[in-house]
Amino acid sequence: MTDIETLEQWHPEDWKKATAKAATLAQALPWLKKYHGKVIVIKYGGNAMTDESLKMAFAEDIVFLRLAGFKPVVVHGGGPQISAMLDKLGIESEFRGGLRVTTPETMEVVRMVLTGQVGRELVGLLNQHGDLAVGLSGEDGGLFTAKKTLPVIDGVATDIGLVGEVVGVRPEAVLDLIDAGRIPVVSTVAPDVDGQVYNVNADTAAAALAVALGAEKLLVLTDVEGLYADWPNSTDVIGEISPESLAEIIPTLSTGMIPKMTACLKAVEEGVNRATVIDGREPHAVLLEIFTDEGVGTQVVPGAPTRIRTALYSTSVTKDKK
Ligand SMILES: Nc1ncnc2c1ncn2[C@@H]1O[C@H](COP(=O)(O)OP(=O)(O)O)[C@@H](O)[C@H]1O
Ligand SMILES: CC(=O)N[C@@H](CCC(=O)OP(=O)(O)O)C(=O)O
Repeated sequence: MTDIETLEQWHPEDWKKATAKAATLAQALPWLKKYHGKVIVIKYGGNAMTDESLKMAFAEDIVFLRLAGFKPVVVHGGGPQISAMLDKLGIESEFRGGLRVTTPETMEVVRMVLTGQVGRELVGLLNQHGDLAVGLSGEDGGLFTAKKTLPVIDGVATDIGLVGEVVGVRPEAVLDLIDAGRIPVVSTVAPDVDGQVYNVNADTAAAALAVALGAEKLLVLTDVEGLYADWPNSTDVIGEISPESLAEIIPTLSTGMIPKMTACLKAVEEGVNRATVIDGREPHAVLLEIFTDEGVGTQVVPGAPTRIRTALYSTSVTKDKK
């Protein structure tokens, strides 16, 4: 008994923090049980990707989910990044009904930025935590088949160029990656049956993939607290809404919220249990949504009454970006 050393005693504050951490971890148990082995499709919008520390926090959340036994699949957007590149190249672009009017020249830039830039960067960030992420696009392994879409704008079916909707999903390539323990990171360009590549809104593609994978949940990160009840006049957020009530208000929505809420509606109508729009400007927004009861953002849930809450934080409602 000659080698006995006295260990340093916990500092009371450190002890308090350590016990609080243990309590937080223990509280996560119901959600760990609920989502263990379940597929969660997370759509990461370009507008929530502007800040480096937020991107790193997002990557940590996704790796955390994977290591906790969930099966996260990331579908990313990149609208602002595409716009920045188009600006740099002096190519004009406009949005109609929340979708980018896409010429063949614009399409080249969309493909280059989504698959070659935004997707690569996300894979890089995720892989700082252990080489789990693999990037692919709708062109890989026949993942998506697209068809030209003619969105109804002001009551008229309108040709906006090479913009597609997903008409077929072959999820095998994504399932192979999930089965191998990987985190698939999907960019949303997609060919039609003749090989013509289309620009597909990332919300739309995420919903189609969530349905095809039989996902438990579709989580959509954007740059607002959720769906505002009376945008842009107030910051009251719709906390919960049923698919039926959402279908009624979609025609009154504007800009990027049209494809986003249409995607959530489609996902829930076609079998995903819940689709939630959350604020990607909040660090660790994904963990916050998944591991709390109170609920954040706007949840589309079958049978839910419409519930409205005041905004959590008083950001001003920004004007139309599209
Ligand atoms: N009712 C609404 N509630 C919230 N945001 C709305 C609403 N109507 C329009 N918007 C706009 O939609 C934007 C989100 O869509 P979008 O710009 O496509 O985001 P992302 O790049 O994340 O897909 C918001 O930043 C806001 O400007
Ligand atoms: C047809 C269409 O509008 N496609 C989008 C694709 C990227 C996207 O959806 O990005 P966000 O999720 O960041 O909005 C675009 O060109 O901007």
